[in-house]
Amino acid sequence: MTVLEETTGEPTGEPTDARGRVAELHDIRAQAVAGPSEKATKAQHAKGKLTARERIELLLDPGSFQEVEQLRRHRATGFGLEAKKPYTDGVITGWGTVEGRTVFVYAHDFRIFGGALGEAHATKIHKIMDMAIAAGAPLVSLNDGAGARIQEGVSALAGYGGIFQRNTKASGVIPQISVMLGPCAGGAAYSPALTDFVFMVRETSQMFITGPDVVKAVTGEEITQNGLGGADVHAETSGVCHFAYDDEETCIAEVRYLLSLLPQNNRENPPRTECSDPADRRSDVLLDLVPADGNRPYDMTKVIEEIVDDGEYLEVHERWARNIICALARINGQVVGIVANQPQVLAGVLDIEASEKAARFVQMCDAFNVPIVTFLDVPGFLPGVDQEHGGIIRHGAKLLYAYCNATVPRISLILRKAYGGAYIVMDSQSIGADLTYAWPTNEIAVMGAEGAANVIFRRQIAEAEDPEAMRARMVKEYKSELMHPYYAAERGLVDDVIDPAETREVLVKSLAMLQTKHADLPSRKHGNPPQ
Ligand SMILES: CC(C)(COP(=O)(O)OP(=O)(O)OC[C@H]1O[C@@H](n2cnc3c(N)ncnc32)[C@H](O)[C@@H]1OP(=O)(O)O)[C@@H](O)C(=O)NCCC(=O)NCCSC(=O)CC(=O)O
Repeated sequence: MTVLEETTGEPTGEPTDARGRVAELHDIRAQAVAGPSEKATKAQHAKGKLTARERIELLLDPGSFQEVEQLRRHRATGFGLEAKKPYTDGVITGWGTVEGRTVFVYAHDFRIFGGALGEAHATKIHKIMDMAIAAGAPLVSLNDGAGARIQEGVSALAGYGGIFQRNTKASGVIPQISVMLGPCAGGAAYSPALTDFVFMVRETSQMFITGPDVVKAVTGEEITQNGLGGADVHAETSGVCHFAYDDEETCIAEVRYLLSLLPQNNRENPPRTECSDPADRRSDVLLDLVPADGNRPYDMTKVIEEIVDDGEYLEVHERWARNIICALARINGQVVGIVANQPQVLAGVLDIEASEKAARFVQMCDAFNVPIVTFLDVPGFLPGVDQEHGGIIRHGAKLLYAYCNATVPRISLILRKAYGGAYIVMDSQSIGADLTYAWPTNEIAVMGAEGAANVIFRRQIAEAEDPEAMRARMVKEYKSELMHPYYAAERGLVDDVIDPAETREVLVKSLAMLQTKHADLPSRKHGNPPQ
């Protein structure tokens, strides 16, 4: 049922004195702010969703919102559109502050044409995106829209093109955050994919290129909206969404937290805060958290918690490719991006998804001047036909490219295993890490001792009277020759072997020294990274 007729009243132009005109303005504004009807608002709430204005209130500092083009209306005709011309045209745009810093926002109003995007609606979004780029401030979109406004045909589609073009222009210039708060189909799903971070809410938000009905018609598969493109699917399986929450309030609060860790634009550093956690705090517990035996798993998040300020960090893509951790945290008040292997999931191996996840994160950190701290405990790339046929070479190269291309301060720390190509890829000194440290438990090598002995001593082992005894001897020999913790330090391939308990202090000093780092890449239009 339609609820828009109630908002189509034209201004009368009757009042002649200034006070009368101001009163009329307030009437019109009240109408625009109220939206189509009480019934439509109730319907929105009944779905467990907030209205666009309620969302903006949660996102921005109280009283800071300044709306732009509140009185905009579409000029489309046909399909009864002449009689449905609500103010805002179904999207609320403007700016405000988050913790005192300017943030631009647009929010679809699902109560108007299901939040679907028409020409005027799109032009409002274009304007606010241009303003955000010009002002050098983050852009947050609060998405709750049904895609292209069907009645407006190709004009609506062209409106999307303008958004995508601006998303791409803004990429790496201002942080762009997409918050998915309703069904987002077709065109409404592409723009978020171009932005830096995608947030979703379980049960109420979905993203798909084509909905369940089209899927059924084309492939015969039957699936629900949430099964096809709900928050859990995109947080765990597709990797389309970076953060998933149970309710809108928590989701929007976390958007504010993320913004507090990001700079306004690529010319600024992330905001520094006062830190009460001592810079030289020793962490003797690290020795208990990380077993010296390289085959024993442990939870790397505990290591991160122990080292960063107050144990606080924000994990990005927490539930996708869990064998690698990407997180934003502070060390002595300075924001850092942490990339760490997770030995308790797939032994912390690098596979296709882990490579993609970490590559995008490293790229984001580099774009927004976030120093990168890498914790290594990696047995290598995951072998297997699926991985090879899936293009592990191409995907692994994305991570390699991202690190090699990063000019922000880069510090790597080898906790235990660092084998083969995976060691090189994960910000080794040879690909440009500014500082590389290792714990005395490090095992840097081309591969594990067992594998190495099987290759280079194959003949001796095969010809031995007791092959198993020979294999054990060769493994021992390889370990003592090539895998002792000081092998890399003796060759200057790590800058120091440190006491794990002193990790935080070493990182604090290193980050302070690298604060003024400046590095230029050769002049070029842009690189040609593997895709
Ligand atoms: C988004 C929905 C799942 C929401 O379902 P709900 O049951 O919650 O709500 P609903 O169906 O009653 O819709 C609420 C109101 O929005 C209107 N409405 C919904 N979708 C619309 C659209 N795309 N254009 C114009 N109006 C639209 C409905 O007519 C209704 O109006 P009223 O309140 O007046 O009755 C569904 O509406 C839907 O599937 N819409 C079509 C989505 C779609 O195909 N979009 C085009 C994508 S193509 C695209 O974007 C380009 C591409 O990639 O190809």
